[in-house]
Amino acid sequence: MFPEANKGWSYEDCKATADWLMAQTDVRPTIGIVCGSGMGGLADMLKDQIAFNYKDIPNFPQSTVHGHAGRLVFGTLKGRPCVCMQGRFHLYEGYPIQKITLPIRIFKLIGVETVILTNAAGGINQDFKVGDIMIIRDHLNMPGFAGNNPLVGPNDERFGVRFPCMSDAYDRELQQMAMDVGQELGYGDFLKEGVYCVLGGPSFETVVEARMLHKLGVDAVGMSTVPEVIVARHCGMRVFALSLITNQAVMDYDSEEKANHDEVLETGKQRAEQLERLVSTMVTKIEHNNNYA
Ligand SMILES: O=P(O)(O)O[C@@H]1C[C@H](O)[C@@H](CO)O1
Ligand SMILES: Nc1nc2[nH]cnc2c(=O)[nH]1
Repeated sequence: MFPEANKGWSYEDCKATADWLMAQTDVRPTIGIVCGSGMGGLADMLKDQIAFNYKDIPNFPQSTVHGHAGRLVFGTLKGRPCVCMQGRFHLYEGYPIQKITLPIRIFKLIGVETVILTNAAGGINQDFKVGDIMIIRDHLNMPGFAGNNPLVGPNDERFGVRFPCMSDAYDRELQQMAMDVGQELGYGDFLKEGVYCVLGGPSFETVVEARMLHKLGVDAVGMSTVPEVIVARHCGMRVFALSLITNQAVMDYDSEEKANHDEVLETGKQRAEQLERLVSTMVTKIEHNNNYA
C-alpha cells in the first residue's frame, strides 16, 4: 500500500540521528527555531555554539537554496538552551515531504517542546507592507489538498495519532505573547497577524493565482512552514510561526513589480534586527510547564 514507506525517515532513522547529535553536545534544547530565507541571523544569536553542517549529520538532507546556510546550531539564547536550523528544506528542492520535515521529528526526540518557525512570504493582504511581520494564526495547505501531506504513509504511534487535529495548530498563548512583546518593543506599526498559504513553488504566483488566494482569505503566501507545523503538532510540540512580508504578491496586470528571490533576501536583512529581538524576547518568556510535551 505504501511502496516508499519510511524510506530514510522512520522512527529508527530519526532516533539514530537524535542519538548521534546528543552524543556530540551537552546542550539539551527545549526550544527549536527554524530560520526562513535570509533570516539565518537568528542562529547567530546563540551563545556557546556547537554547530553541525547538514552534510555531516546522518540522514539529514542538504540545503540547496541561497539564503539557507545548512547548519544546525545548538547553544543558549538569553540563557535558554535552543537548537536552530540555519536553513530549511522546501518541496521544490525535490525532497519527499517526509524528508523535509525529518528535522522536526529530530527536534522532538532531542527534547524540544516548542518550535518557532520563520519564513519569507509574499503579501496578499492589501493592507500589508513590505517589512511587516505577520504572526501566523492559521494556514491553508494547498499541497495537502492534492495529497502531499508529511503524514502520508504508515503512522508510527510513537510520534502521534493517525488523524491529528489542526484547528489548534498555532498556539494562541504564544500568539498573544508575540503581540504583547511586539507592543513593548514598539513594533505595533509593522506587527500583523493572519493566514499563511503554502504553495509548492519554486515559481512565484501568477496574477490570477494571487487574486484567488486573496478571495480565499489568505494574507501571505510562501513555500514552506506548513509541512513542518503539521509534523510538529502531530508529535505534540507547541508551535509559533512568523512570516516576514518580503514582497507584495502582484495582483494587477499593469504592475511593474516582479517577485524575485534577491528582494526576499534583502527585506530579510533589513528586518533582521527586529525579528531577532522579537524572537529572543519571546524565548526568555516561554514556560515549559504546559502539558504538550
Ligand atoms: O524558507 P522560506 O519559506 O522563508 O523561503 C521563501 C520561499 C522560497 O524558498 C523563497 C522565495 O524567495 O523564500
Ligand atoms: N509563493 C511565494 N513565496 C514567497 N516567498 C517570499 N515571497 C514569496 C511570494 O511572493 N510567493
